[in-house]
Amino acid sequence: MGALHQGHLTLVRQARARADIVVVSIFVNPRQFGPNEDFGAYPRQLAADAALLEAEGVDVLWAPTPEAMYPAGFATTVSVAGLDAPLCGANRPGHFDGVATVVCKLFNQVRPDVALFGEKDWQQLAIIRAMARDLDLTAPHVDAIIGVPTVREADGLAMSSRNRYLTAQERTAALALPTGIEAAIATLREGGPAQPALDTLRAGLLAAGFSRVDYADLRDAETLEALDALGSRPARVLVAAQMGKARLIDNWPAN
Ligand SMILES: Nc1ncnc2c1ncn2[C@@H]1O[C@H](COP(=O)(O)OP(=O)(O)OP(=O)(O)O)[C@@H](O)[C@H]1O
Ligand SMILES: CC(C)(CO)[C@@H](O)C(=O)[O-]
Ligand code: BAL
Repeated sequence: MGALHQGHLTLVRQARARADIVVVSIFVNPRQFGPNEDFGAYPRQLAADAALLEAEGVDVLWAPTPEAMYPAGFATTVSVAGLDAPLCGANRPGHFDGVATVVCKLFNQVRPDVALFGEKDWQQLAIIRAMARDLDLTAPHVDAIIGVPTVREADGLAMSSRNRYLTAQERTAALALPTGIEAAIATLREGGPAQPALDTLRAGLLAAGFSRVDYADLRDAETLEALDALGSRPARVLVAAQMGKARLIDNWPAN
């Protein structure tokens, strides 16, 4: 969605290493924002982004207008049932329908052999993988949807275009998000039920100045089912919480 940072540029560099031709899309997609969300305020800096992408050797910048993407009469929605229900799906109704619909369109417009997405948006990545498989958007038996590990600031906060909404004080306080997740995982690894560790995480975020914690969950990394404790299957701690004007998300492998 633009307002590029090193997280985005890491995706670009990994694409550059894998592909002969790299296409980057920049589109602030109205259909994935709720009525009271930040569609209007979302940072837009297309000329500066284009210069950064040119310096990275990107071949094509695809930056359609909303009217080109959704002409009058546009009537189709792509919905990935199940994976879209918990976590951000529960707090942002319709969000993942908006994401799946636009990513389906982007895939059909660009026809990529591989596509890279950040692990910061873990649920989004799971939904895009499922959609690509279900709708035959990528070649069968090819791992075409590539997840890129979250790129962080030096102190550990996940890079995000929304970090620029934070005041200096909020930016410092936001560090409770990665440190709280890390501490919760250390506790989870001692064994025992997950809920006390997640309750401590939630309380720590509120104490640090987050005004709302949408979720702080331990979930199966693939199915996103809620877990009562760490088991043998890969699991992640996932959090979404509001700091000032920024709804921040983060997640971390728990085992
Ligand atoms: N810190 C990061 N590390 C790795 N990938 C990232 C990071 N931040 C974003 N991405 C990925 O970049 C792609 C574009 O994301 P998007 O434009 O929504 O950026 P964003 O910084 O996550 O924005 P916002 O936080 O405002 O939603 C997505 O695949 C997203 O997962
Ligand atoms: C996947 C995506 C491009 C859909 O608009 C967006 O949600 C993003 O940038 O993460
Ligand atoms: N990076 C996810 C897109 C969104 O929050 O709308």
